[in-house]
Amino acid sequence: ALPVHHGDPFGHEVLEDPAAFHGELREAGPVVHLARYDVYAMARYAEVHAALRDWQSFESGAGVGLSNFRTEPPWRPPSLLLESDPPRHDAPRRVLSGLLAPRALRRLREQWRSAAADLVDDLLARGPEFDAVPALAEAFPLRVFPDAVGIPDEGRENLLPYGEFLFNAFGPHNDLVAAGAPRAGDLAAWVNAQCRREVLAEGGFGAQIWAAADRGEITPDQAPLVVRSLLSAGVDTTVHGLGAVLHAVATFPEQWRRLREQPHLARVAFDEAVRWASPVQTFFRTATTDVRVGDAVVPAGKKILMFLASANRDPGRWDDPAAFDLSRDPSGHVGFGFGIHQCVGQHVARLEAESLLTALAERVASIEVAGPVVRHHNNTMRALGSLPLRVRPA
Ligand code: HEM
Ligand SMILES: O=C(O)c1ccc(C2CC2)cc1
Repeated sequence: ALPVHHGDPFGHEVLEDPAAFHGELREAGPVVHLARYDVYAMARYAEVHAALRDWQSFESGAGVGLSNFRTEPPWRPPSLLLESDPPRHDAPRRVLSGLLAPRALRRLREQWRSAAADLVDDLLARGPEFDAVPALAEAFPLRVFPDAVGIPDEGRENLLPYGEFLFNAFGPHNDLVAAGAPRAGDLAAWVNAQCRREVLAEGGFGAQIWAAADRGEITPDQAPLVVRSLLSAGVDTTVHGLGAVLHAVATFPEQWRRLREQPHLARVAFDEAVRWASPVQTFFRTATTDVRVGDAVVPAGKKILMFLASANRDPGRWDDPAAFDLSRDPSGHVGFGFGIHQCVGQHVARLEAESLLTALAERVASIEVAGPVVRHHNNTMRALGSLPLRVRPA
């Protein structure tokens, strides 16, 4: 009763444009055996949402990539959040939830708003045409987030390549992983060195994590790994999230007009962009028992591949799913996951997006795509390599 698909979700054809593949999986059934990798795919909203909620049947502790940590050694020590289940997951999660809560971020609002204003002013002074990927999507997170964590200036250019390799490493050992493998050890060593107490600036998220260890909320051994989680999850994701919302407003100019008329829509715009593009496309879980899904059974120990991007465009859950529409209520999207592992940094991401979109909405009357939009392939991320834009100043 289990449908099978022989396609490759990590091949360049699907990575370039996954919509058709997602549609075939949704139509095939609630769960589909991907013969190429011997994993079980869920592509419908209902099953993805249910699997994300059911952490007991679908665990993270064996890794959230194709590799099963129970049978092969992970390339880096497992994350205490992403790659852990309760009870080990609980204390690190509680610490980050507190540090990254909306009220804890209020102190950053003003400085991030003015950083965004300066970045946009400098950019527009250089002319109406630019590539938004380096100029905005990469530049803004790198201008505000490493400082918020409190890492030194030296070596920050390692952050994006580290994340690029990390997100590729959740997939199979294909050409994308092979291309990054030579630098992986050095990048991981540099990231680990940024998690040491003595290099982290006072008042930053990193120092606050060490202070939580001093209070006994986590152990001193856990502190550097929790800092590592921020450096792993907190950069490439927002780069591709900002790329997605800029791509969306340039592709749907009537939505940009709405945003300019109603600037409070900036937060909804970002969540609708995260649903529309799903910067994090997929994640795995591992079945802890023989798990019944529909009238099929996923055998214990098998990996389940959850297609977040497909769930976020499931016509059974969303009207006109391919439209970027600010009149839609995007809440319930699974672009930040759901359940106990739901993105603990989502409020940081939203504040970055609100800061940048507000600065742009005040200064730019219209935005249009001014050249070929080039995708950047990654085993896990939906990413743009280039987004040429032309803007008309307000
Ligand atoms: C657009 C930006 C972002 C997207 C799309 C995103 C997406 C996600 C998703 C889908 C998960 C769930 C993973 C799973 O269920 O296995 C997650 C978890 C996580 N995210 Fe985000 N994220 C973003 C930004 C951030 C930022 C800025 C930070 C840090 C400041 C962050 C830190 C984390 C951490 C630590 C986890 C693991 C939580 C846990 O396992 O309890 N993320 N994120
Ligand atoms: O804890 C980590 O290292 C971690 C790495 C990557 C992510 C992706 C989902 C955003 C989340 C957490």
